[in-house]
Amino acid sequence: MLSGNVIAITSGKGGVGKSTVAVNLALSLANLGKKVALIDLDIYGYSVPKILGIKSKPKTMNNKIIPVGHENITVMSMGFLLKGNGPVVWRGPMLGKMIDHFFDDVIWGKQDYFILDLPPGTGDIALDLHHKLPKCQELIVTTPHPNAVHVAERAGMMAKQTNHTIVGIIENMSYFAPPHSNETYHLFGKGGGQTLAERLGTELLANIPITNPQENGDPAVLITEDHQLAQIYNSLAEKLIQNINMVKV
Ligand SMILES: Nc1ncnc2c1ncn2[C@@H]1O[C@H](COP(=O)(O)OP(=O)(O)OP(=O)(O)O)[C@@H](O)[C@H]1O
Repeated sequence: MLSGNVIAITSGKGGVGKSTVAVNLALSLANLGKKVALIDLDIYGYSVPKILGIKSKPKTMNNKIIPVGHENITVMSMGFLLKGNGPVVWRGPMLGKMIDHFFDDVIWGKQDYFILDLPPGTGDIALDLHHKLPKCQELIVTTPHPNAVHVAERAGMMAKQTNHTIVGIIENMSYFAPPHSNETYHLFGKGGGQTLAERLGTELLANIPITNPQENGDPAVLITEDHQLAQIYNSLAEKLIQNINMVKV
């Protein structure tokens, strides 16, 4: 089993930026000196290897998997176990076995934080995880759009029903602020993250703006330290550490 604080990044809807947030948060925590492992549990829609640009595959030792070290974090993803970009066509029980495999057959060692990138919604993997990791804490990602908030609330309610602690809300794609302009555009509406936080009785930890993808695909915190997103993610990581320390599990 995993030895360390486990934080599941979850959402209701797909495409709200869960994987992007998981990767950047993991890197930010590591930049603050924490030992961090990132587990991509989005088995059907894994994207962490691509976001991080990881080309190498895990090695094995005594029938156990050695996860891939990248920058200053340790990573495992379904994408490492497949050849090419083929689809995963599995049913629920096989997914459960895969989660066991990722937790029990990988040499993780002790970590300060395990960041789990979950698939969207409240399906088999989320349910399995709730049973396998009762002390897991959850961070919910939404956009400001009312529809995204509405579905994210269900993910939050599932967390509560299974006694998982929600450590906070992240509002991604909050606004667009064009460079060299004082204007701010709220393309997907305004206030959704705060509304969700109030409904679930938790805190809005970050508003992350819409940015153009980096030409080289680098996630935000790998680019210059004074980049706007790097500061936002570092402050998010600091708040998260604080909130997790306050929660007794
Ligand atoms: N703040 C942002 N600004 C601009 N683009 C973003 C932002 N956050 C995420 N994206 C882009 O939106 C798309 C979806 O992001 P991502 O894959 O992280 O979402 P997800 O919630 O994990 O999706 P899925 O549920 O399909 O796994 C990606 O192309 C990503 O680069």
